[in-house]
Amino acid sequence: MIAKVIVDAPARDTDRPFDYAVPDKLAPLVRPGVRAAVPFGPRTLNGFVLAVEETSDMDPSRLKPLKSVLDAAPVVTEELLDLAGWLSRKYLCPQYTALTALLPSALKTKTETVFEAAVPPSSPDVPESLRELLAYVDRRGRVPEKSLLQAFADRAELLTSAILLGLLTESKEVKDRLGMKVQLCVRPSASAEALTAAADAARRRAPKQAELLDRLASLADEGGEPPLLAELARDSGIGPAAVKALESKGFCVVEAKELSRDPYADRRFEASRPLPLTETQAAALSPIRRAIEAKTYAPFLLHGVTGSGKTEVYLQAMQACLEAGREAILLVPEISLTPQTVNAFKGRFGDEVAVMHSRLSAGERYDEWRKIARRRVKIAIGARSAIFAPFTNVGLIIIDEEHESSYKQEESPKYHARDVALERASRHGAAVVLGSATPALETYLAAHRGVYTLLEMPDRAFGQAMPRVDIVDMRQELRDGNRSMFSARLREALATRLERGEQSVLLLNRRGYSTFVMCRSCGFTAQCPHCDITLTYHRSGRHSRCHYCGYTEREATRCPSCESEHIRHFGAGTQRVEEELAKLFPGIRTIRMDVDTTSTKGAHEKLLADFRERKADVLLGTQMVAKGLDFPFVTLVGVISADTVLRLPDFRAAERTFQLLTQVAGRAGRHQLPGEVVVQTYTPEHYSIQFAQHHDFRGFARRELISRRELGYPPYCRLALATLAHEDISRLVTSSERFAGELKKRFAELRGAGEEPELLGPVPSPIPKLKDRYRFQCMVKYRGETNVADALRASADALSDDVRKSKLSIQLDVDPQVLL
Ligand SMILES: Nc1ncnc2c1ncn2[C@@H]1O[C@H](COP(=O)(O)OP(=O)(O)OP(=O)(O)O)[C@@H](O)[C@H]1O
Ligand SMILES: [Zn+2]
Ligand SMILES: [Zn+2]
Repeated sequence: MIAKVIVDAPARDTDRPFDYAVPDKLAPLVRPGVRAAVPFGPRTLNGFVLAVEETSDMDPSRLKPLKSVLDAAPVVTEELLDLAGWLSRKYLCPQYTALTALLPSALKTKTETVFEAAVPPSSPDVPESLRELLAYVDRRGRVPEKSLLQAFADRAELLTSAILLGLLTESKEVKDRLGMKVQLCVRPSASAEALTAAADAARRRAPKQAELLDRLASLADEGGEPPLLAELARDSGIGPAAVKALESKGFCVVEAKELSRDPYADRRFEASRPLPLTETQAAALSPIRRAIEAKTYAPFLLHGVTGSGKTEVYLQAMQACLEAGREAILLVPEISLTPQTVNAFKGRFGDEVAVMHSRLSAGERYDEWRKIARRRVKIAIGARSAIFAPFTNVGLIIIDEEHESSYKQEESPKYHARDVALERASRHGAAVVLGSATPALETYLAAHRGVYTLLEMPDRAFGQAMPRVDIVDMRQELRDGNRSMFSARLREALATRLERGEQSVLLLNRRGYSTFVMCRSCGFTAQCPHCDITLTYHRSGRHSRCHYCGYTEREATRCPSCESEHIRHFGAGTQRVEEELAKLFPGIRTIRMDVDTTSTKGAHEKLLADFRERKADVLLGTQMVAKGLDFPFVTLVGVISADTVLRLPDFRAAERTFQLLTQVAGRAGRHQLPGEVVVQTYTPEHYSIQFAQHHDFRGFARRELISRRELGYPPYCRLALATLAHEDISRLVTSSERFAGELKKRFAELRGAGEEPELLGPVPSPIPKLKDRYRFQCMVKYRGETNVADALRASADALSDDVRKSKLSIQLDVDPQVLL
């Protein structure tokens, strides 16, 4: 028997399956989707078993034997194995990299899994065929996966079924790194008869102890989860010391136990029932429901204005999916994965839901992943990577706020979750719902061309008016002598809110608007010596920091260039806005939400909860405050400056500006109280701001699509970006020229097949230097299905000598979202 293995040597020339001979005793364990250790040159590497075959094209006597198998049950499903191949081809990354992207990080570290019997071997739940296995585990208490694999190597299918039936519980060895939570629990260690006898003997003299012994006896008899020591002591009213005394008499053992870390376990969810749908919601839901029932691939764009009630449509679509006996995945942008969002789904579907997001510890994420892999849940909710939830019968994939750029992963594999969703759905015959108030223009155009079915919800759920949007020209403010960052209009609106006891949200787009240090005499600005990026000034630590590489500099008292003392920080960070607010409105209660105040675990959730409970008048923050929030008392939204996104060197700048303004405006007046929005800008005439003022997505899309077509940008063509980097600029220039030459040669060959791709560059990247390396880029514009991927890959391969020998790096990005 031969195993085809993708090994952990993710380089171009090793990016293919290698054949290994499977020793007889490992044969039953080796299945597609398990990880294995294999000899590779002088080393032993981990790898994924892709396939198992009878014969090899290689000379069998020259095949090396596979060393060991690392998983008792496959960690990658057959469908996901295949999807990894697709990821690797589409996004030009090694297959090993694609495969590891499918797994939670806890599985990537080298910790060992330990098994315990979940039920006594004699339990009626245990099929005859599994009794021996269960007895084996039960006798030993905790069995490391490795020993179990050895003992049952020839009967691996038993192991797998025991795991899938939930007869064995898996846990990772207790390691701090995984943030494991351990508590002491009590397990009976004598027979039920012996314990009852002891209880009877103690009943007179020590009734509490007797009660405890009774409880242990019934545990020994019926099995069940061993109770926590603390709990037991509390219930029976005797101290932990007394429990320990019982232990010394051999009645029980007190042992450390890893808690199943359900991060939401200690939270209560308000149960929610399906709401009667509005007519519009019902009209949107019914084709989705039909597609789920028909088990056919069907992509939808749900274009509903802010506050139109998309969430309820998602909820009822999921309901339909569960009723059809199928599984559902919901993707939400990381920063919208708030308790409010989770509550909405947990409240409706309770234990059917697993939630995965980056604020969980690695161990918690692993637990949630395992619930999915073991079919304990039917719904997965999470940020981007939840698209890889290892379900096997997916009926519905929902992507909320589908326009969000965070759905694109910026490191390899540089996949876009939307494309992965469509690909997975087509394999499962599932419905895909792309939901947004401001769909990406790619998505919108596809819906207009009939590639996706367009579902529209043009009004708010109870017909509330969209908030009024005022645009304030900040140039005029300056002319009128107002040098503050608050216009008269915004100040007045804030004052009104304070009077009425209503709440406000203030958006400060940090990008490009943060504080920086500048010399007023000579114009010198502090730059990062490694990245050529303006340093951001941090008032609290009195230092400046580079946001790309972390380089830090003390606050200067003299200009390093002209020695003038007039060097000081400029611009506004959230801290400065907060200070100015406090000056304007003494006693104002502000919650500031930005990377600094949300870096600790749970901080983000706490701040939002405080604001919801009206412990503050103003929620001030970066993009984090723009999305998804639904607070009934927010009646004012202020945008400090709408221009910052507009000035990014990116063809999507107008689209991003429109999206951001529309989304943040959508936070106001969602309930009974009407809302109002004040947008401050230095370019009030720009169409993205004008259309946002009138909540006119269609108008914006029409205008923007015309210019995209004229300038030749997506969605009228596709882009691929190659970024080359090297510390030596002259070598970089030479390599970039060579790379471009290779590309042109291959594009010329494509000419016959269709339209020839267009090559822009090589030119310095918008960020020309990063972490001491210079950067050049080649941008490729092409249409349709032209096979640009192969040409890019082959051209990069042609330079592989430079990559190996001279530390040149070549990054390929298909359908890039960030052009820096
Ligand atoms: N059928 C319904 N009956 C009663 N209330 C509803 C109904 N549908 C939605 N709502 C309420 O309307 C409000 C807005 O709904 P929701 O948050 O789903 O909007 P949304 O479309 O997701 O908006 P956004 O794009 O801004 O996130 C919520 O408070 C929700 O509870
Ligand atoms: Zn100076
Ligand atoms: Zn830097």
